[in-house]
Amino acid sequence: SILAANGHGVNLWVRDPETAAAINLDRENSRYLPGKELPEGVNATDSLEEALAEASMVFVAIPSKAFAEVLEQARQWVPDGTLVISCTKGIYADGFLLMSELLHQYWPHTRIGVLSGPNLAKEIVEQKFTGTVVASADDELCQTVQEALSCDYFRVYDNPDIYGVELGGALKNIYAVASGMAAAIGVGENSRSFLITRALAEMSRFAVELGANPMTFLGLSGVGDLIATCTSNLSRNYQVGFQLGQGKSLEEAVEALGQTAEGINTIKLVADKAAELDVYMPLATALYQVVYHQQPLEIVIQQLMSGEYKHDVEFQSGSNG
Ligand SMILES: NC(=O)C1=CN([C@@H]2O[C@H](COP(=O)(O)OP(=O)(O)OC[C@H]3O[C@@H](n4cnc5c(N)ncnc54)[C@H](O)[C@@H]3O)[C@@H](O)[C@H]2O)C=CC1
Ligand SMILES: O=C(CO)COP(=O)(O)O
Repeated sequence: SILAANGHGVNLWVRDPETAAAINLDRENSRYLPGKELPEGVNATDSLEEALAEASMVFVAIPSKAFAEVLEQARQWVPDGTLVISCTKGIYADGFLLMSELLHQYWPHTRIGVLSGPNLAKEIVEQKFTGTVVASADDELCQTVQEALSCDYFRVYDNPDIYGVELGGALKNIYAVASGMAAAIGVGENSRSFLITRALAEMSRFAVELGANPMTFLGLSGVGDLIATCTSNLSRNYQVGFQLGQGKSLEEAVEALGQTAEGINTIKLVADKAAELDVYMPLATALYQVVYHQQPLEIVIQQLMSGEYKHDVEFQSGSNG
């Protein structure tokens, strides 16, 4: 919507031809954003060739599970040197890969960046003020995306730390699930800010172990998106957590949502990776026990509250771990 409103011709690829026709006719995507008008400049199509062949910039927002499969199908229609920006906030299980890494693997002939920040879709389409981050080592790509997407309600910042920005977007989903769960059992406001702050500590600790810059986590794609998704019931990850906290099974909670909640897979992938790398991630590990091994929430909370003493702030001189 923003690209079209900024005067760009936009092709939106959707799999189902009926949905494409309905979007073009009604200017609305009735399943995902009912009642929200899509600008005239958005042309929906079920043809990858039509969507991609003439594109100078491609924004990929396929759920992480299907990302690689769609890149493979689409490869032949993507011209050399196309700017490709991943908007997906997840991790690909096979090899623990981020989407930019899949892009390097499947579309090595393109220029790659990622977009991440506090960007709940429903608020963006309602034109509520927010900001985002475009991350890439390619300065020119960042500048092009800033120019293409900035408007009076959307500010676009840049960051060369692509891995940190992308990890921020993927990891915060874990804590949004935890925060939804905490809300369902009626914890207080102190508890919520305690959870969010310790979440930030452990997600940056994990990301640094994987080579990201801890400072990235102070930005919009780190703390910004963490706050948005841990405090809003517009977040699907938060919603799934809320349902789990109310006693629903994982299957029931995911089915009730009927949309993507990346955090559910990310919890497992990150808990396993943290164990493999020996990174201290008590919240992610505890959540994994609750969600995948039916550990009672009260017991897990008690264990978290009685863990060994730790420093408040890491990554400063004289304190570690
Ligand atoms: N919805 C939001 O507020 C935001 C979502 N994201 C990220 O964007 C990614 C996608 O999320 P949403 O669009 O919200 O998910 P969604 O579940 O609402 O929709 C995903 C879209 O991908 C399509 N899709 C699903 N499987 C597919 C496949 N195998 N091949 C092709 N298309 C397929 C669906 O039909 C749907 O159109 C996620 O990684 C999410 O974290 C990022 C920022 C905001
Ligand atoms: O990443 C998002 C907002 O920035 C969307 O969060 P959910 O996927 O939890 O809805």
